Amino acid sequence: MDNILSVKALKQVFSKETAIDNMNFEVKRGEIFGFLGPSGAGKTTTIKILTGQLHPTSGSALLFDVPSTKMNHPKYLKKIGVMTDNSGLYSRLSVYDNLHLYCELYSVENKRKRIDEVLEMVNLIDVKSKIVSKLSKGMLQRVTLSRALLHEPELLFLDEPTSALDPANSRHIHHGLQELNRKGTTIFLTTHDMQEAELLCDRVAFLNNGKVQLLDEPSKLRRKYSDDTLTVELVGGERRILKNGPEGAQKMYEYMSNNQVITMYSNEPTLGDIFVDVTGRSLL
Ligand SMILES: Nc1ncnc2c1ncn2[C@@H]1O[C@H](COP(=O)(O)OP(=O)(O)OP(=O)(O)O)[C@@H](O)[C@H]1O
Repeated sequence: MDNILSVKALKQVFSKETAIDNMNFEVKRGEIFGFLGPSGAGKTTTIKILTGQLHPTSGSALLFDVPSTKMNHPKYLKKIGVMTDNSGLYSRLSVYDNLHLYCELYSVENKRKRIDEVLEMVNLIDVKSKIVSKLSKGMLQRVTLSRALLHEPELLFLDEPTSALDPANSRHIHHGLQELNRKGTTIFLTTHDMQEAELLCDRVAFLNNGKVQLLDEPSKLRRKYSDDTLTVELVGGERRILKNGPEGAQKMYEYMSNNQVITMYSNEPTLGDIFVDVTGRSLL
């Protein structure tokens, strides 16, 4: 798989504060890449640099082999979609009119059909005629997402796309993003939500104090940081922790032979546990 995005020695200093510090990573074409970190870790700043909204203090980011600083050129703008907190929607216009304006800006063909498609994807077809200022926070977040999808970008940047959504709408969006990714869109996603990251991401980067501290596939990270044990719950409620190996197997054999086992489960750490282990900080 080739790289759609490549970040080298990236640094961003705001007055005296270093928000991004010697950051290096690559995103492969076709993957969902999770960028995980607590508040203030530098996620939004990174997205701003990658999408050409901010020029870095030093270092470089290449998207499609082109420097990020050129991303606001119309030729490249069409290749990327960006969804951040800052909705940029016209509050006095309807959802449809907002999306239509954006379609014109990006020369989207079959505008009506495409607007319906993206609104279906975010479960908002019913509020098409509603004025944006009358939308709830979660609805606004979903309209912002639908707008980022309108022109079918190759690379989609999503800054905490489900932070204001209820579980049902989050699920709907997750399915939509998986479908989009299956059709070939590369997704760069920031989130605090470890379940979202586990569900969606092919690889995740852990960001702390402006640096990538760990980067790998979620399943590989869980295995690497596993203590190789499982917990067995026995009749009577007692719990035993068994280590992988002959001794653990012997114990398990005894429990099972005596019909003592109610349930058992792996003690693999979650991504949240691993983050705390590696950075000494919680993600929230
Ligand atoms: N324009 C700015 N001027 C000065 N400092 C800034 C500016 N933008 C961001 N920062 C600082 O850079 C650091 C990283 O901020 P950033 O918004 O990238 O974090 P984040 O990981 O996106 O956080 P959150 O999850 O809360 O959105 C923070 O300490 C923030 O205060």
